[in-house]
Amino acid sequence: MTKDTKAQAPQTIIDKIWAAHTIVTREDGDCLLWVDRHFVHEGSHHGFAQLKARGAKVARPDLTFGMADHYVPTRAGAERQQPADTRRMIRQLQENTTLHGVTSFGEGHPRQGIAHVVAPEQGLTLPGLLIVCGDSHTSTHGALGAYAFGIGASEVAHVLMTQTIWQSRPKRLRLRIDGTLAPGLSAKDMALSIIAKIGTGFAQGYAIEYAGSAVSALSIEGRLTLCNLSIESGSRLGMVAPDDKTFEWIRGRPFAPQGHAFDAAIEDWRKLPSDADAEFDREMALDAAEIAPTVTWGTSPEHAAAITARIPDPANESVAAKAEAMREALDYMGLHAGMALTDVTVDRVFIGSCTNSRIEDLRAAAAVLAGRHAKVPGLVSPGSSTVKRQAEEEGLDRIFLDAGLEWGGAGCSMCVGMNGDVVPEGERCASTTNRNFKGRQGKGSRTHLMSPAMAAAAAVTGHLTDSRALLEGRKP
Ligand SMILES: CC(C)[C@H](C(=O)O)[C@@H](O)C(=O)O
Ligand code: SF4
Repeated sequence: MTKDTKAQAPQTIIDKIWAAHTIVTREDGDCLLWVDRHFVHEGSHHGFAQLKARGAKVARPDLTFGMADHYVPTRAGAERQQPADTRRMIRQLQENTTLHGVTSFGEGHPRQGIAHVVAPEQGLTLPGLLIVCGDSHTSTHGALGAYAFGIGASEVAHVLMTQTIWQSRPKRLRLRIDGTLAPGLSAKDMALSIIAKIGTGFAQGYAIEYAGSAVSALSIEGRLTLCNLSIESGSRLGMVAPDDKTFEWIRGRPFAPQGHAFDAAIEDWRKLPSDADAEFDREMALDAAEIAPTVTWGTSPEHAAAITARIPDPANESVAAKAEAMREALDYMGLHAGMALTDVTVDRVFIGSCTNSRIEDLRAAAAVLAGRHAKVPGLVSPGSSTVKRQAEEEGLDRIFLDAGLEWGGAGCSMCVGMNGDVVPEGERCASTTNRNFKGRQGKGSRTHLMSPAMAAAAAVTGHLTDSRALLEGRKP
């Protein structure tokens, strides 16, 4: 093949962004990539400590953004009760970003919130950008056609100092989901049912492009949810090619290009989608019509099933290690095989996290809760202070409060409990988050992952419930 024809070879969106960011390729194939945006959170303090030890500066403070999310209190007055260590984490982020001249949305800032909610909402996440953050759910940003992945602590230091990162090239997986999602279902059901089907290790070593009519039909919020869960299928990143919906969603956001620059950007972004005959290393297709409202019953996101199903029997699992994991999960969760999922009672609900705390998620939960009272306590935590204000303008906070739920502040909150908001030991929580391993929401906590509508339905009935039953006769 001559050089010329090689240059014209069809490319996937993954190849295009990779090529555009490669500075140098090493003999072993690893590439040094340019980083367009680096988001730092409280946990990124290790990186700043390394800079301090070397007397180094942040190479590109203008491309680095601080977001306080994991440790910030999300309940009124809670900061006064937070242990000194937690307060220090929040303070350190503020001090480090101030010292290095990095824009930061710290505690109390009107744009504060979870990095993966704030950055897209502020127009910091844009198609074609290479984005990193010391957090595995950085995959979320792929929903806008960005190449975004989580990095480790030493990599955070490397990016802070050089604005570049060494990476080995991932294999490319295209996951097509065609057909129409049934009414009342969401991107969360899509993501959980994909993981239930393919497992948590399936996409390891791959970058995913989600394609197909069911993915195109998702709102941008839905695509963010879908890409957020990529990491739970083993992939470090998942993306959706940008389209007109993406461009309209980005238009006018504070950090997005404005006016003529925005029109010029759209012209560039239109070149990003995979070429028609581009080759992927692996292709997979799923039918959206087969997707049902999905909940997890165990301690892995792949321990998921349709709400209408019964808890599967480990005895029917042919892979011994999987059967053992199922037994252990059922034991930890205090459940048994054969039980109808709708018979599983819950002690509380949590609606929030970078998976499902955007305005559309809160609207979906409110649609179920409106005019109803929750049987169990629960916390609703908007993903950002901006989402919080918007929800309050729409009166969603009143719906949650009238239902007896708590209306909290923005942050990771009970998704991981680092700020002190934990699920008490032994309690079972219907949660809109993305991880359900043992103790994820606090020591001895039991997590069932589901969509916002499903979590709201569980709040109303006190047990896992098909949210569609509670939406019948209501305005969509
Ligand atoms: C604490 C943080 C680094 C972690 C992550 O990398 O994802 C957290 O956000 C999570 O969801 O488990
Ligand atoms: S909301 Fe949860 S999943 Fe998302 S970054 Fe925070 S801790 Fe991680």
